[in-house]
Amino acid sequence: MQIVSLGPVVVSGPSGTGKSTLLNRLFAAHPNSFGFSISHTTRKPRPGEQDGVNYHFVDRETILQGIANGEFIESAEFSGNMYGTSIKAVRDVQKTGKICMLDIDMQGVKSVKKTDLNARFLFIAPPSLEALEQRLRGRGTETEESAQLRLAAATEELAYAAVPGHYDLVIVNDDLDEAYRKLETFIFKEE
Ligand SMILES: Nc1ncnc2c1ncn2[C@@H]1O[C@H](COP(=O)(O)OP(=O)(O)OP(=O)(O)O)[C@@H](O)[C@H]1O
Repeated sequence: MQIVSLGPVVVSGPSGTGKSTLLNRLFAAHPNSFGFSISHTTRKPRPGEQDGVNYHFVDRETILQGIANGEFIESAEFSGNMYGTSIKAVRDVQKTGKICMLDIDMQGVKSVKKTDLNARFLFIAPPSLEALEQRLRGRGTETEESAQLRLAAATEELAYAAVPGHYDLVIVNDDLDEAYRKLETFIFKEE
């Protein structure tokens, strides 16, 4: 199988739709084809972590300046630390000849669209909002409040994905094997 394009592949879809399930299977089946961008973080390195390997360890000022300069695809704050993915980090993966997979939300999708990264956009949709709710609850990771927040965000994400041109392909993750085959075909073509 041959890679369709060396541009990054943006994978998006509501929380609980099955992105991690599908991507983990893809990485296991093709261990040498994918590379991961190195994120920036303001958190301190843990023992054994190396700057430029696990993360780019930077101060808050550096990330904020980078965001202001439009150098970041996405950024977020978790437990008092900032995290972000820079456009350069994605390009660095591309230089290695591997595909950078970006599992990002709708805001991230919109900011990648403003770059010249030549990305391809894939949306993983649930068969229905009811099925999504079942999966989210079935995973056992959500409180009632976080499940409600994720479902509300899902409605917005599905509306954005329904607009022609926003995504190159929408895969409905109903039967997992079938969804996986479509994902594989989106990334690789038969030689
Ligand atoms: N095709 C499928 N049919 C039924 N259940 C599925 C299917 N795909 C995934 N699941 C289950 O749905 C749950 C959510 O999947 P997963 O954690 O991969 O979602 P996600 O999109 O990565 O979510 P998040 O964005 O929150 O990380 C998991 O329990 C997973 O086993």
